[in-house]
Amino acid sequence: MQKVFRSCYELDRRCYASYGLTEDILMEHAARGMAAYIQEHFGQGSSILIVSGVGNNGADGIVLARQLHGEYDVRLHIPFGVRSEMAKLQLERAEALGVNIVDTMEDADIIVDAIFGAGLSREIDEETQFILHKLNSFTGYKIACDIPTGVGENGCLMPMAFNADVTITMGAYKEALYLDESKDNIGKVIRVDLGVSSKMYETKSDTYLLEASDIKLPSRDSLSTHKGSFGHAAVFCGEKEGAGIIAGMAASRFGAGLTTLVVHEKISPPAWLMHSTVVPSNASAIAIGMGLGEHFESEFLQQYVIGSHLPIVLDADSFHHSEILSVLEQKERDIVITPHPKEFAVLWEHVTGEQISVAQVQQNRFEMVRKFNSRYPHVTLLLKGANMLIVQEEQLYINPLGTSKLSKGGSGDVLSGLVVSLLAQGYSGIEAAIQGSLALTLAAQHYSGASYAMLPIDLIDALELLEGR
Ligand SMILES: NC(=O)C1=CN([C@@H]2O[C@H](COP(=O)(O)OP(=O)(O)OC[C@H]3O[C@@H](n4cnc5c(N)ncnc54)[C@H](OP(=O)(O)O)[C@@H]3O)[C@@H](O)[C@H]2O)[C@@H](O)CC1
Ligand SMILES: Nc1ncnc2c1ncn2[C@@H]1O[C@H](COP(=O)(O)OP(=O)(O)O)[C@@H](O)[C@H]1O
Repeated sequence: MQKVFRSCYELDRRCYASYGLTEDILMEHAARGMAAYIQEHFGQGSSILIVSGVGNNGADGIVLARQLHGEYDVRLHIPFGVRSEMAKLQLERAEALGVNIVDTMEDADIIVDAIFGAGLSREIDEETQFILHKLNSFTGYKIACDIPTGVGENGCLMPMAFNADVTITMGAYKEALYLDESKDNIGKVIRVDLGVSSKMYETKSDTYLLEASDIKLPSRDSLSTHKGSFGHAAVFCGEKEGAGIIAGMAASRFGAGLTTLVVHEKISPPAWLMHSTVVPSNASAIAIGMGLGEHFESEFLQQYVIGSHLPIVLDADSFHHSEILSVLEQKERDIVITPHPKEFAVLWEHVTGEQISVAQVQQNRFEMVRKFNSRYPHVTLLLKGANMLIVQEEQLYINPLGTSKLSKGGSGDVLSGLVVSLLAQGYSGIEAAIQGSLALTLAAQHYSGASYAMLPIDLIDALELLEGR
């Protein structure tokens, strides 16, 4: 798990004030990080086009050009001149060394975007858009310095943005790298240290980036167990019964000792799942909403869902159901809610009366989940998407490990099943959401078939391949 920050300017200032470092030292390390990546992945003599902007992002690019000059075929393009003091100083040094400064942009083995970084404060102009368009059309491997040009400070995309294969980010991970809409532009993210270790560079943060190594799989270490040792997941199966069945299968595969589908009428679930028209008396967690429709009457919901004390997952149709949503007010209960952006918009209107569009949710994902959390701090919210956001009690976790293989009906049902399974096994709401989302995304990574072909059952099968603590 890594810390994530909204901005690094304060962290840079701390390096100067507390550790006696200078901008020059930080910049040398920023460029060194990019150079090391290039040296590791590309042979000497490869051609590199570096496009540098007016500020310190551009200065990073100029330092990179200096560091690689002589070993690589470096071409430095500075379309708007330099403005920051550091950029001017770095340009003098690069010129003294004889770095090849070019007036035109030609394709190269490696294309480095150092036009704007953290200082991009307004829409880019047409000339910059033209440059980005041209850079994107090149075939070379694309590296963004700190953050791709055209990805705004809040992570939103401008009309044109650099399309990086890898973003090499300076000092610490930033929130702006994890908005869904810019995931394709940002590519892989690599962080480099700026002259001190990340432990010394970073301060406190309430936002974390989840990593594959954070997975903690349900434990079966003890030998003296029986099925009752691993909880009993009760999964409501509604009008579209397939959704509940998928969730039930995932719950059972992820370790729940017993799984019962709570049904309205007889269905044909897989042989190893039980079904019942009531929530079993020894159930230890409930999941409701997947394919629910209008199946269950108010009295039934009052008795088994709203009046229950059991940990609960609310998904899908729950967000259209004001009676079920009254659960959100229950502070003594572990509650995990798993809306996708459209469901979040519905939920938001329900809790605030304020209408928002899906686009507004997506452009303000961090802000929206934090706003929700300030109203319902005890509820664990998992906002689905290309980067899942999980929040409870002001602690926010980002899961960037998902893939577009998951973009298919049923993936979310698997997720609900994983979360209810963990709740049933005694995990807290926040742990169940974190571990359930990690398991979903890592299972998807394990699937080796064509990216378009994955089915929920493939995800469920891949659960047996996960390795972890
Ligand atoms: N300690 C450090 O400083 C370290 C910094 N590091 C590196 O520096 C980067 C941050 O540098 P930075 O703050 O100079 O910002 P940067 O992204 O170069 O752009 C600012 C310039 O762009 C301008 N501008 C903004 N928007 C514009 C627009 N739409 N269209 C046109 N112009 C626009 C803005 O102009 P102004 O708004 O002032 O008019 C200003 O002149 C950071 O990402 C990292 O790479 C690392 O080396 C580590 C140490
Ligand atoms: N492009 C993607 N990248 C990463 N994860 C994705 C992507 N598309 C979908 N997902 C994940 O797949 C799941 C889909 O859930 P949902 O849309 O609710 O499906 P369902 O049809 O099962 O209700 C979510 O967990 C979401 O985060």
